Amino acid sequence: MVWSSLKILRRHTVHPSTSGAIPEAKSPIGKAPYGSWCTPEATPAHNKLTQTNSNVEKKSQTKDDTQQNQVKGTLVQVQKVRLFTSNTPQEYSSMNDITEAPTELQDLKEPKSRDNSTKRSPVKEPPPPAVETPQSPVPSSPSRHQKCRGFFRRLTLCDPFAPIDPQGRGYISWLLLVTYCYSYNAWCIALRATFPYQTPENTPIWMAVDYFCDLVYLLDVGLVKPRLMFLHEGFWVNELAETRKNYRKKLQYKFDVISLTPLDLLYFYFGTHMVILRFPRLLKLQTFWEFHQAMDRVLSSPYVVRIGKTLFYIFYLIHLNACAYYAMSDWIGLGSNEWVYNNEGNAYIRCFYFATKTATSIGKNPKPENTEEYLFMTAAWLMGVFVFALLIGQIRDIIATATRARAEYRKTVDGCTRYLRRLNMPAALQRRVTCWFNYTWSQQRCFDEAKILNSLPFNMKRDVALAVHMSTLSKVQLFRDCSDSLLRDLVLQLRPVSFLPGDVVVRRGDVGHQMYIIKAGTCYVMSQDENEVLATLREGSVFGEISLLGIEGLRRRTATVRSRGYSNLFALSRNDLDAALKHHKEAAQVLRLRADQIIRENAARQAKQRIAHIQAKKSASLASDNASIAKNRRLSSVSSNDSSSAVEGKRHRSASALSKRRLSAVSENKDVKLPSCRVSVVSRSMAKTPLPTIVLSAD
Ligand SMILES: Nc1ncnc2c1ncn2[C@@H]1O[C@@H]2COP(=O)(O)O[C@H]2[C@H]1O
Repeated sequence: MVWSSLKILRRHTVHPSTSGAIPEAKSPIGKAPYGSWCTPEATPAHNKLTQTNSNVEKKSQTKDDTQQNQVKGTLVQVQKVRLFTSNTPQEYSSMNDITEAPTELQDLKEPKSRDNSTKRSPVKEPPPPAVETPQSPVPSSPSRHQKCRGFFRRLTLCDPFAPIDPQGRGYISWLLLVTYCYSYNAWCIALRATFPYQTPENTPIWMAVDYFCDLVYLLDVGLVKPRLMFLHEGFWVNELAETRKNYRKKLQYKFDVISLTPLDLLYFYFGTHMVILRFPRLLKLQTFWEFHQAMDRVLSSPYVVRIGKTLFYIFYLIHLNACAYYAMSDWIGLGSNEWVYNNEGNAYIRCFYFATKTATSIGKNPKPENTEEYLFMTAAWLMGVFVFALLIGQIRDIIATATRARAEYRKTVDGCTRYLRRLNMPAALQRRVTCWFNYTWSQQRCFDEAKILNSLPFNMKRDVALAVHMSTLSKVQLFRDCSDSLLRDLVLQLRPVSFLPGDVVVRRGDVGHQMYIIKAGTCYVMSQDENEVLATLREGSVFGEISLLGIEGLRRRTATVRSRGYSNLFALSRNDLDAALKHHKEAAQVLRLRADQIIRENAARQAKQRIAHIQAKKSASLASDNASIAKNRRLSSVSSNDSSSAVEGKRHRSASALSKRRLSAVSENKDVKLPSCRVSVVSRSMAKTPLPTIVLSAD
């Protein structure tokens, strides 16, 4: 089964570079990079997992399920093929020029149907057709292993028959080299043409660097640019004849060719000091822009590149101004008047200082003395007023754009805090609100994700959302048990919400409007009296669904759920859930079964509690009965003691009367016949009296 799955995947290879070979495997829970477009590993079909953190979700699986999951797991492992490798495809020449790829996520069910055909001919199989994707190949950060391979693949730039990925690292590195060469030409041609920095001694060094740059230009125009893949109607064209034709059609090609005009041959006539003959090299400005555009796309902080480019323009203009000032001073005569450069100190630094001063300030500059000097100063000031103001304004805009999100966040927080203060809300509540804002910002860096995604086309928006939330959604049992399309249908409806420690997410008895999926954090399902934790729900757990399912008698929340610490949840509204369940009956079934299980568990628990309660009551009443019986007995024994003591007293009195009578008889010398006496000791235990009693009984 596993073997056949592997074979299926060979048919589903998505990048020409991987065709015919089993692509490398990745971790099943590949967290998609946030900054990149959706890749196949970030899609639900490729993230079928077999584990859950929730203690509520079913643990037992049938044997068939396990086998199925194993196969799916293998598929997941093998389908981790990067759509957007930054590397040059190896087998392009043998492939279709324009190849098509699905923009949608590959469903696992599709390969299953093809599985039959592969079973029929398991040994010999024609190589699978290569499929290429039309998406923007923004490279996501490669693993260490990929980085090593990337280094070697960068060498494919040297392969004259391999097409080049315009978004690949290799090409961007090449653009960096060309940009260096361009910048060298831009700065040094003007510098050497005006300042006396090129001397006969150092001319060979200057020329060596010049011709190295020319070689880079030549390679760029002759070898690299003609092999650059391009998008045609959404598909990458990689055939060399086509890519060459495409480059030659562009205006950039014309400028690139003109930039290589070998005017330096005139050195033989004018001499090597005529560096200005190299000025055509400055026409390769498009490559300079292209490099910055590529960096803008690739870097996570593009405004750094934008500011860098604007600063380059500013310094370059001052540099040109400095060169012009020196050239003019030289032409008028160094130190010949107050305005010109006086030939003291470092010429370039002095002139650069003068140019900066004139470009950024008006007044307090050396007064021009002749017409040329007046013209120069006027031009310098105008440049300062218009060009510099423009460039500095541009920098301000870039910084404002970069910090706009934070500024808006601050505005929202301040507005809300002001509102609460005006309403005289308790300080604790205000603190909670501020805390929520801080936490949400630290987690999401925005308050409304949907607003950001709304600028994208629907499918792309969905793929981005899937990629961003895949690590959580792949843990949700519901999505694993149901078809992949359920996740695709629901992913855009999920609204991220945050809760603070101890917050009530749903309260028992309330009407339910939303169900929740835990993205991060822990929630407790509380017992009726909120003294006991019935269940602990963790990442990937679903709750709050019972009251949304419309089960008779269970239309209100069956339990209170609290957030343990900070928690990030996805909320799904009743309407969205209903709409999804209408088309996914199996999902409704899964939810009902789960609800049924929870309801039964809760009922069993409640019944147990009730029985325990009744038993406790019974035993308590039994104990009180016993106590009252014992009390009664004691009381009765005490009363019997009283009566016996009365008898005793009587007997005692009669005895004493008898003895009195005998004594008086004795004293009167009368003969008295005493009755015979029987003396017995009544034990304490028998009589239940505190002291042993002597009972005298007259026979
Ligand atoms: N014993 C339990 N174990 C796990 N989750 C529960 C339990 N009882 C209730 N819940 C969840 O808590 C939610 C409260 O709101 P609902 O009744 O809509 O849906 C409920 C279930 O999702």
